[in-house]
Amino acid sequence: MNDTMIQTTGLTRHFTVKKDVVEAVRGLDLHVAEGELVALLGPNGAGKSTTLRMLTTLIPPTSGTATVAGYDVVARQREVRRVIGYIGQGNGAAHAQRGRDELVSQGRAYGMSTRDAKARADELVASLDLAAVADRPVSSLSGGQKRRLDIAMGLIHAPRLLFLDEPSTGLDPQNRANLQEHILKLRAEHGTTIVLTTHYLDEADAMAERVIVVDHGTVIADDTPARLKADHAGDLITLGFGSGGDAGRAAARLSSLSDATVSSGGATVEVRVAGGPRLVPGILRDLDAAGIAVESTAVNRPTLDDVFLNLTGRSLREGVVTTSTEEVAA
Ligand SMILES: Nc1ncnc2c1ncn2[C@@H]1O[C@H](COP(=O)(O)OP(=O)(O)OP(=O)(O)O)[C@@H](O)[C@H]1O
Repeated sequence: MNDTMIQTTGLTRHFTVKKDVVEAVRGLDLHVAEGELVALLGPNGAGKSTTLRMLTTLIPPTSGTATVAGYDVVARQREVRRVIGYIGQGNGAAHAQRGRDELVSQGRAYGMSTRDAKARADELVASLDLAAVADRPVSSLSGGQKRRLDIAMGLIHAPRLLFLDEPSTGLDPQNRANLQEHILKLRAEHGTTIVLTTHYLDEADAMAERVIVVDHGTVIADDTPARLKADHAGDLITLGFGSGGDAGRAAARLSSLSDATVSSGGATVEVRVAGGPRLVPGILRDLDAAGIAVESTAVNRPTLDDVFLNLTGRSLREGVVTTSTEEVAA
């Protein structure tokens, strides 16, 4: 199964706020194949939700084109909507209706017969572990349960493509892990193509086969998490010495390592290089032979945040709040 599910070319969306133009998405070129699980990762304000809103036909692009399952998102909105499920950022709804009834109503709204909607609701209640709570009013469910119900709602009409906008924002770590497990299980059972947005680095790393890093409305990297880390970050070897002099001498020797970035400060030397754990014994032998005593060693594997830092000079963690505040003020 390698058909194209999403294709965008030069996808662009501007918003005019008073007289200022906000370029939320700038010339985005994306390709997602049927069956893929892709994460759009980027700081607040990067343009992730705006991209999803265009792909789900909620807002039209300013320019550029996008197709979903071969249908143009502007000219063939109805066909696009039939193919997709969209679960927006936490709706916080407090319904008096029971979860199971909500699901059936949603299925009916998609044109399913009551019988089919009920059968599908039962199936989703079972696979999303909602059996114990499906007959309670939605308003009484916990955050994690509500989020799983949201996902069931988005899946009721068995879409081929599911968009999840920040699926686990607002959930505690345990509920996040649980939700991730359910999403992966659904994916395995139904082969649904999934595009999710997140600014949780570990979520993108753990779930996605492909991570598309978006910043200021454009794609800055697009690959598997493993390759992104290998290509853009490398491991971080930190060596501690007894004095700044030793650290300086060690840094000078280590600068001959190929494809490595060496920096030193105080009595510490940091080496950013691929395959760190395999290089450490050789480095220690070399420094020992040169009469430089190493007092401590640590090797840290890279994270997607290191990738982002390397690509933009900013940390995704720090950027999460700052970027959005600056842009809203602009
Ligand atoms: N309706 C709108 N009117 C004006 N500006 C908007 C509108 N929607 C989004 N923007 C702006 O467009 C930019 C991209 O926003 P968007 O919501 O797509 O980012 P995001 O990556 O999804 O962020 P988050 O992680 O916070 O959801 C931001 O600067 C935002 O302020």
